Amino acid sequence: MKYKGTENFSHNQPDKLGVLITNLGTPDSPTSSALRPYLKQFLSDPRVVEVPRFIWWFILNGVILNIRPSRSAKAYASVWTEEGSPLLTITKAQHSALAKRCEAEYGDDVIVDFAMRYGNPSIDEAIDRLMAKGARKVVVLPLYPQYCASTTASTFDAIARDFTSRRWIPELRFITQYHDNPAYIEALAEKVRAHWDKHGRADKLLMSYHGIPKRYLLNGDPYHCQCYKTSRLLAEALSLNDDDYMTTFQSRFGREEWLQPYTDETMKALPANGVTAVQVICPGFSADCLETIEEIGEENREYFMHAGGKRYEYIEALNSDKNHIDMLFSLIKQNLYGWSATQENTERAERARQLGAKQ
Ligand SMILES: C=CC1=C(C)c2cc3[nH]c(cc4nc(cc5[nH]c(cc1n2)c(C)c5CCC(=O)O)C(CCC(=O)O)=C4C)c(C)c3C=C
Ligand SMILES: [Fe+2]
Ligand SMILES: [Fe+2]
Repeated sequence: MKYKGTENFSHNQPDKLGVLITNLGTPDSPTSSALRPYLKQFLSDPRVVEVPRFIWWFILNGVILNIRPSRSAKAYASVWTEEGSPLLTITKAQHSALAKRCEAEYGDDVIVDFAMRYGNPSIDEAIDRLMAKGARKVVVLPLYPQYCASTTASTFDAIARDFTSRRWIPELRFITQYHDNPAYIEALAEKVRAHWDKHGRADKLLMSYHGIPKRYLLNGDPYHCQCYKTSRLLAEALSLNDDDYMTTFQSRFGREEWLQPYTDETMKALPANGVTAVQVICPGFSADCLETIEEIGEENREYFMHAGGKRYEYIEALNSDKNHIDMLFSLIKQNLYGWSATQENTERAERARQLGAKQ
């Protein structure tokens, strides 16, 4: 069968609305053997690595997949918890909180599911589940506040690819970014204020975002601008002066130039410039993960302290904080606007009644 249908489809099945939240993905376990397929899927995505395919195939299969899995496995092992990968655990908590909020607002008209772009649970499986439950209209919310082709557009590719093999595709609303959403900025500001209430202020607030190759910015990706706008709005919400904060980019991969300033080099340079107390927040990460817990929480702390820093504090991601869930729920609500499963089911029942009356 070329196109997937809905198994055991019942023509009386009531229409539902679907919400699919997604994040990047994570390996199934912190081992080399689990890292290999995860990294292979991730790094084979042309949205992530924009290098001619035949050249990249040799680099990826000949070099990277022989070195990186064991190195990354060690890093993952240092953040792994009893429940598993932090990114997956937090995404599950976000999903269950949002499902509760939707149930309270919409009853069983709205089904909320979640998926990962790479690894498990996959986007295809999540769409299968939504279709099987009768979702005819779907809002997709990738949990990336700033648009980037490597993350946001790649998620769209995966959804679109899934649809190419589906018989009955649903109506789709795809949220591409929320980097300047006032409730998102306020949730971040609240997080910083709560941290200040507990620990006091530092010399500087560093806002560190995942980097991308500079070439992507030069080719028109709006990610860099959106990161800077988030930083500016957060600084305004906190009444910070220009000297009180800084935007940096982390998680460099490969040899080409990435967005600057680099987080690690900044950490190594700040103490010599008289900044010995820093607080770091990562506004682009909606959930704590390897890149925040290990890279910011541990690796960069070491660089800073080694260079003469005295105080280093990482401010956690918004995760499943109430402010974050409220903000995401209102974004979902806005995007469900005008779609009503109940209204459509009522209209359909009415049409069926009229047809029955005519016969
Ligand atoms: C190779 C290029 C990469 C680009 C471009 C890239 C962009 C990008 N990534 C995130 C968010 C996350 N990345 C994470 C891990 C991660 N990222 C890369 C590479 C690129 N990312 C790799 C190889 C890895 C795996 C870990 C490693 O081996 O270093 C994660 C964490 C996942 C987890 O399981 O915890 C996140 C989240 C964004 C937002 C982004 C572009 C804006
Ligand atoms: Fe990444
Ligand atoms: Fe990293």
